[in-house]
Amino acid sequence: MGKDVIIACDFPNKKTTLDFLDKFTGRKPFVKIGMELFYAEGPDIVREIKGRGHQIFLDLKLHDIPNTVEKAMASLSGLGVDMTNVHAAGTRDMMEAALRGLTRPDGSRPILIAVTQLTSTSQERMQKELLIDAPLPQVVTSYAQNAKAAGLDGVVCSPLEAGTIHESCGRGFMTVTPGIRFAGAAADDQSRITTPAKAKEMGSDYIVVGRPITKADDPVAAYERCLTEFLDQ
Ligand SMILES: O=C(O)c1cc(=O)[nH]c(=O)n1[C@@H]1O[C@H](COP(=O)(O)O)[C@@H](O)[C@H]1O
Repeated sequence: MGKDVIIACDFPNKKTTLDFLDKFTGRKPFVKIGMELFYAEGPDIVREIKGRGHQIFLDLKLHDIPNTVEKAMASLSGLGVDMTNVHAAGTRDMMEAALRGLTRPDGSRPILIAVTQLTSTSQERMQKELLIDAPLPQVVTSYAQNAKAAGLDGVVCSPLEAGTIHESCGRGFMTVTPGIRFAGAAADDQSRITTPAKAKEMGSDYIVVGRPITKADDPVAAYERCLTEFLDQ
């Protein structure tokens, strides 16, 4: 797995998604399938997009008791996705259970990463609403260390935290970073954001980009701008 741009296909149904992907003639971007699309279309949408040759990050952010997460991951393990996730706040026993559930009988499994603090969460809200007093980068790093101890491959975090996480968990521990906006663009509901160029500087392994591409007048050009800024391509 190398560095790449992952497009968040946050669409309501299969038709809109496939029409969108058809715009990328001859290219097969790495795509993320999240709750909106998966809940609407079920596992078939994963098979369909995989069959078209895309790598897939299935983003369902599991967070439940260990037994439930283990069984849910076992159900997902046969889908052929390349990457999937849980919430680190489920604690280490839940993450270990997720890993067990995801591992196929032959020992293979998709990449498993843990969401630290959502990129829509600010320091202020975390403190006031979640009653977590430590500085946000420290919380995120501590969750990352916990995910690493559980045997996971990396975390979802803001690019702003990627450097600190690599320092503490090692360069090989993956940082998958949403919260990406082009310079000067609206943050929408995101809080901890930066540009693809800055994400590169800060050491992100993968950037996850939704609306800046999906809502662009020219999504292919917006995707190419991400590749240029993040990968020098
Ligand atoms: O796990 C994720 O992918 C995720 C974690 C997180 O902390 N923040 C976050 O925005 N995401 C996802 O990344 C995508 C970001 O979308 P945009 O804000 O439209 O670029 C959405 O599909 C979110 O569900």
